[in-house]
Amino acid sequence: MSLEVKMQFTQDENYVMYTEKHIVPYAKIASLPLKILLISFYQIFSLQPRHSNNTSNDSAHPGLDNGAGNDNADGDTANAAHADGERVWLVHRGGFCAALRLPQSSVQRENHKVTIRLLHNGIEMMVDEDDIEKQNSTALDLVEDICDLKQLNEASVLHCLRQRFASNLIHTKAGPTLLVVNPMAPLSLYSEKVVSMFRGCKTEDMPPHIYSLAQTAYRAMLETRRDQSLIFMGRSGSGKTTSFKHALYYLALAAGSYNNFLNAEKVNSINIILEAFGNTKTCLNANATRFTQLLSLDFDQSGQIASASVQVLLPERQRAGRRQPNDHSFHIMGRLLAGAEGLLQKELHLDNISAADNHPFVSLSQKLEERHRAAAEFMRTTQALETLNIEAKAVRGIWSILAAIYHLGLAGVTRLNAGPASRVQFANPSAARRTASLLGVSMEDLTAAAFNTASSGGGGGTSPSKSPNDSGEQAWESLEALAVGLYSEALAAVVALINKAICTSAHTIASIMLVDTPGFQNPASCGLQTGATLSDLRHNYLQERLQLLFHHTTLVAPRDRYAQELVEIDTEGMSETNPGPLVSLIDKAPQNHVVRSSQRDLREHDRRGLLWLLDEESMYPNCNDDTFLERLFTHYGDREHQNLLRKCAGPKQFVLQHLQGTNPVLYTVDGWVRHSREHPAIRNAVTLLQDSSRDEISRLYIGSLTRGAGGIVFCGSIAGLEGTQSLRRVSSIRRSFTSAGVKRNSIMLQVKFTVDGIIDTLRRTGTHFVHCYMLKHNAGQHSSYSSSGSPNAAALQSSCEDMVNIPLLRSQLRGSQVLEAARLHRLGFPESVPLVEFVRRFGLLAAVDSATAKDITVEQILAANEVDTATYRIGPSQVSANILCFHRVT
Ligand SMILES: Nc1ncnc2c1ncn2[C@@H]1O[C@H](COP(=O)(O)OP(=O)(O)OP(=O)(O)O)[C@@H](O)[C@H]1O
Repeated sequence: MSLEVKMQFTQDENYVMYTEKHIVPYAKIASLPLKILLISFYQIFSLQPRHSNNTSNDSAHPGLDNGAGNDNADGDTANAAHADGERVWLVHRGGFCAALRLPQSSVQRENHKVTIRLLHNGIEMMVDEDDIEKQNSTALDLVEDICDLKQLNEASVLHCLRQRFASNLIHTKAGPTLLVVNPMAPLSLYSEKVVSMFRGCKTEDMPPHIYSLAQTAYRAMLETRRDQSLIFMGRSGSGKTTSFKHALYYLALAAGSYNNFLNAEKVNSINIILEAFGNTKTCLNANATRFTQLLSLDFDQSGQIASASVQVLLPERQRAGRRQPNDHSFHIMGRLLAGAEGLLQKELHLDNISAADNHPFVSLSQKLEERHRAAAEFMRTTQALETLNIEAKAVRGIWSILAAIYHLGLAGVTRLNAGPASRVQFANPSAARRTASLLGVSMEDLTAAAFNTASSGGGGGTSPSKSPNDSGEQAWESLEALAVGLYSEALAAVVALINKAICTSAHTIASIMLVDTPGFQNPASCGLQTGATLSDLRHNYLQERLQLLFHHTTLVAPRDRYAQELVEIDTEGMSETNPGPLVSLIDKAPQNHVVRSSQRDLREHDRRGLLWLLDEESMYPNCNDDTFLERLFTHYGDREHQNLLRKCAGPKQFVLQHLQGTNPVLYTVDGWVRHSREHPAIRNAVTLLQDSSRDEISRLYIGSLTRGAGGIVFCGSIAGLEGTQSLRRVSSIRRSFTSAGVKRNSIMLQVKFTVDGIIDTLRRTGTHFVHCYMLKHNAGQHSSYSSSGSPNAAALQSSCEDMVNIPLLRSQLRGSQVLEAARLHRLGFPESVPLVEFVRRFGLLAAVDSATAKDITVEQILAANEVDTATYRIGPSQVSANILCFHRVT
């Protein structure tokens, strides 16, 4: 039997072509014959069989260049060399261009100058040595793994990504990390047929693809029985959700599920429903995700999916409230208004909706074509709910709540009388009556919940607020909070219904978690000068924490392991950035209880992060956005932090230098302190729904469907805490919701603790990172393209600048720290096996018989198989193997 599986990506319409002999399904691995054991040994340690042409090298890192520059021309470099000089990239602000490095005089050498000739126009110029980077041979233009680039420098990686994109190869490996560029066009890279090609394959046999990463995670989960996670990172519109969906589709199809309870159709339905309720249109993405999703697939002994669950965390609930003129509500609101027809339309009182787009909470498209599309999407959502066998009655309950939000917005607020006798009430009583009837509550209860938060308790009605201080604005805030609360509860119910449909009590051994988050937000990148909001800050904070996790996993942890295992690696010249300081500026917990500090006596341990400052400001009377900003600069306005936080000329504005300074974001502090407090009317929504006289609504909220045991779930902050199997395993998320911040109703601390919970959960898993990049600022707006032909072929003809915004791609590459991680990966010994495990697995290869196998040492096994000593290190507890083991010479 041969294990040889060759996959080639071609540029034809099929993209994938296999020349395979045999694929060994994983299930058979347990009973593999010795030959296969040998092959896996050779693959781990890159051993060439005894008489191969392996050229051993005493150096631990033969032939590798970390990109810092090496003047020795060897075979490959010679390939890249030109008769007149060496091929280099001239790196400049707008990108990079090809040039020839001409012979250097001694004076130039002393001054660190070089003369180059630009290839496109023949101009010769003298530039700083630092402005050029070595080129690779053109044979490496489409290399699948950037670790295989001989010159691993920034310009070469950018060139490689661009060349691959032009050939419709949007996936590239960076060691174990996957890079995906948003192709801004539908490619036929994903299908059942392609899934079948990846199923059962080993990592080293697969080309870069989101399916291959999912397959790697699946295989690792089966081999180690350790939970795995797929983490999607990148800017808003870079393609995270799209890749997330493809990975999920792959796992559902490739692994299969017990009794086919979670097939591709159901997975698709889950995505449709969650996108409808949690996505919206923004200037960066026509289908932007506005919640963090943790989808867990739980596998049984046989490797099939036996249960699944979804947790929805940190939804951008404010989007269900009042909106700015160009803001959009969650998709489902507009879709329901456009798509409800017949009896449902009548029942929800949606038969007479106004065409004007001036609703305070819901955005309505003025274009007929868009309304038709919204109606079609509504149909798709109802079909998806049917596919998951969600009860029609429960669905009617959800639609009623959403319609009630619409009518609540129409009901509006008005102020009666002036002076001490003034009071607020619904401006449009008939709309308010429709709201009450849809929610199954009395007008008195609705009014109390909307305007007099203290007395809403389900029971008797109270009159509208008569507080003399009650301004119209405060009444609107209260009404808005009720709408936000209702929407959060509807979302929680939907997630609970999905979980009910996919969660089983079957025994499972390990899980794969897929994490999708709202991408990094920078409104300036789509030309908006208004500044980023508090919601944007929350999303950006989560991206920073994920980046810190990546930094720790790929750069810190390997070095710690090398130190522990006494493995020496030469990291000289490898610069490294660290997301830690900015994360700390945002979330550093206070170490004592000094609340106010002057600049002079403020010491490091007195500093607390931005989220804590906001939390404190929201608790004290007379605090507002100005006092918050003042404190922020008291804590971080010094020279030490000026590379992280900058003041702005505009009022109430500041800039955070996100992602190691590669993505500065201008924030406008408008209503931040107010929004850091939980408005009591948000909680009134729960009470109203629980007390509803309409069975289809009240049964969604009574009992265990959406409330966790003990009812401690913070309203709408997390959905899916029904106690699924995977959640029981990942107790950190549950803990984060019983923490002090949640009990204090502090929205900012809740953000911090929720993100802590997510990171803690992921840290315990085997992590697989996907960095998604966008090649143009408007990449997320490309939702429909002609799928005929080869969409990116144009890239080959048009100028690079037109197709790929190199400075944009470069800042994403730098911000993601992928280059640093790739350099360390190929320089070090990334694969490791505990000594005992090694002997257990490979002892037979050196032992004369099975009796001696258990006494054999690691050294004996390696020596008996003539392993090049440069490719491994034996530490006190592990054998570490060099990346050269996997290096494929191109
Ligand atoms: N692999 C892909 N193939 C085809 N189109 C893609 C791909 N990735 C992204 N796109 C296009 O880009 C759009 C935006 O992608 P997506 O919604 O996945 O971005 P995102 O990173 O999840 O953004 P956000 O963080 O705002 O949710 C998609 O609607 C789709 O049109």
